[in-house]
Amino acid sequence: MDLGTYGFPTPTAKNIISNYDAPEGVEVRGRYDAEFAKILTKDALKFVADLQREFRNHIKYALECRKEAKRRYNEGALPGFDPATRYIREGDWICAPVPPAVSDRKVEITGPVERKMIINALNSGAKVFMADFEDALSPSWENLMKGQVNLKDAVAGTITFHDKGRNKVYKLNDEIAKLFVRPRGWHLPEAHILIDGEPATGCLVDFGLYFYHNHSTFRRSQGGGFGPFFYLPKMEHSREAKIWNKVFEKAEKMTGIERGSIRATVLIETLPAVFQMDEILYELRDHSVGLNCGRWDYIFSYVKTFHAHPDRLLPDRVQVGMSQHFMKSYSDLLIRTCHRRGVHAMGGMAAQIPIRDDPVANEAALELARKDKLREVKAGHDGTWAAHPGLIPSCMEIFNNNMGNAPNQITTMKREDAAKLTEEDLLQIPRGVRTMEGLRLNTRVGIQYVAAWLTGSGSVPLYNLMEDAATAEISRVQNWQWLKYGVELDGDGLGVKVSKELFGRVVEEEMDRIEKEVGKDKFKKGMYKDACKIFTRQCTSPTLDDFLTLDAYNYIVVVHPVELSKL
Ligand SMILES: CC(=O)SCCNC(=O)CCNC(=O)[C@H](O)C(C)(C)COP(=O)(O)OP(=O)(O)OC[C@H]1O[C@@H](n2cnc3c(N)ncnc32)[C@H](O)[C@@H]1OP(=O)(O)O
Ligand SMILES: O=CC(=O)O
Ligand SMILES: [Mg+2]
Repeated sequence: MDLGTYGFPTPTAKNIISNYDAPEGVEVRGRYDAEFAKILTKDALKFVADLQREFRNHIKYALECRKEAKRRYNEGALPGFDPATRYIREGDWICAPVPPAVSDRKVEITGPVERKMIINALNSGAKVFMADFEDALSPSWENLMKGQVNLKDAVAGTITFHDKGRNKVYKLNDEIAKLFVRPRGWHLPEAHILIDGEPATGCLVDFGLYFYHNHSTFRRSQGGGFGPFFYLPKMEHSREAKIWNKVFEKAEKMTGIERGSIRATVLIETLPAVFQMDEILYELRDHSVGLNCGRWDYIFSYVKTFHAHPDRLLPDRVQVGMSQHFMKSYSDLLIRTCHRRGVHAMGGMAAQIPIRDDPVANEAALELARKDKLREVKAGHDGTWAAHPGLIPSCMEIFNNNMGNAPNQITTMKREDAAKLTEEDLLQIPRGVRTMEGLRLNTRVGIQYVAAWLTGSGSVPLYNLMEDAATAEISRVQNWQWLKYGVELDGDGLGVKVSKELFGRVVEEEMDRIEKEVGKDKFKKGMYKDACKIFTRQCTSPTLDDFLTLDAYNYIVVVHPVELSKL
């Protein structure tokens, strides 16, 4: 395969004709589809290109700064509060008032931008649906473009879906959840759209196309004059929030809508960002509706940030819950910070999902989710996330029972006690043990997740839990770190050291187990062997890859040249 400067397949210019009517300097290399063409109009592409051209250098700089921070952490530095922005943390400012349409966000359902799931999620009884181009979506051209088509139909209120197998027609209820959209993180390119010869920035494509087509209908039908609403993932520093704020301002200006219409909740899901919460809200203060505890990426980021610190190894993934001191401190400080600035402090995702064929296990799983939600509402969170419609009634009941009739707790749960939390609290090493079963489970889950991702599913049920890009990342980086430092698995009394040989055996045995569990036929037809190759390489590489999905993305880029001879 001929790989170009950015590592993506490069068809030569002379044998490609794009059927899309693209503006000057824009080349669309994804499959042509008449439905996609209604999204990829010349004006919409120009809108995206304008954003890309104005912000590409800012984005490149922000990503360079991430590398520089990584270099410092690798040399032993710890993330912490920035003395230069103390005036922001200590200042007495607040964010713009919360739009009435999203004042009550007690339960938010999340899910990929898949047609049936969008309808189910909007009808689920949740207050908000976060439609995901990120952790829950494998960003293939087909998924991304169908996702844009689906969202446009959803905002217009015309979305339907016919499940032919079950002869069931899905359509929207009269009352639906408010829609938030989560674009990809800054690091992911969109290889199917070149702007001035470079892959577009994935999140500007997701944001730009959705915003361009839906802002007007959305503000009228859903937002009560505000919106569209967004979730912003994986930021590491307030300079990245500043770019989003400028993107929003430019988008508002280009479309002639009022400044401050667009609103976004930022996920605090990287370790460096916990020290920047005030600064992030400050940058976005005219466009903010709060922060969210993105707990799974946060755990991933803890390992990644400290990957060169062998004194900060994590115990088994299943033991790193919200009761660990560093996780509790992060949630408490997030609540205090948000409420001080007048915006929502959203809780996170419990990974439990309903277990259909085992009532006892189902009840135990739901009880774990209920406990997690009770902790959140009592701590002062204004709402929470659910991965599945089956969890919404119990989550809603817990938040309603503990918040009375109030839509949120912004003014009633100040959590001033959390002001005393220190850098040490936020970085405290989690307690627990490392086991052979932990290594095996990481491997089994990681490989199966990558196999699903390569075949188009970005969120899957595995061993009765929701797995997505963030949870799979924990499995990957944890294996990498245990291998790198040859840690002793101390939790099961074996005292075995993790080595390449041991890991090789574990991989082989877990592949056998996966084959048995999914069946020979599915195993053969699926992409388990490719997934195993990708996952194993990432766990054993001398230097830690920044993201699992950056490497795996090369496998799902499908460029569609239309050869002149075939026309
Ligand atoms: C770390 C983070 O970033 S968390 C946020 C990102 N992750 C996510 O959003 C995960 C969202 N959840 C999901 O994708 C799914 O619930 C899964 C993959 C975990 C489980 O999916 P399934 O195995 O298909 O669930 P199940 O078979 O029980 O589904 C039953 C019904 O609920 C629907 N459903 C399940 N989850 C969702 C959801 N999140 N949104 C809308 N509908 C849903 C299914 O479409 C199905 O509908 P149907 O009966 O009309 O056919
Ligand atoms: O995006 C959410 C997370 O937990 O990661
Ligand atoms: Mg995340």
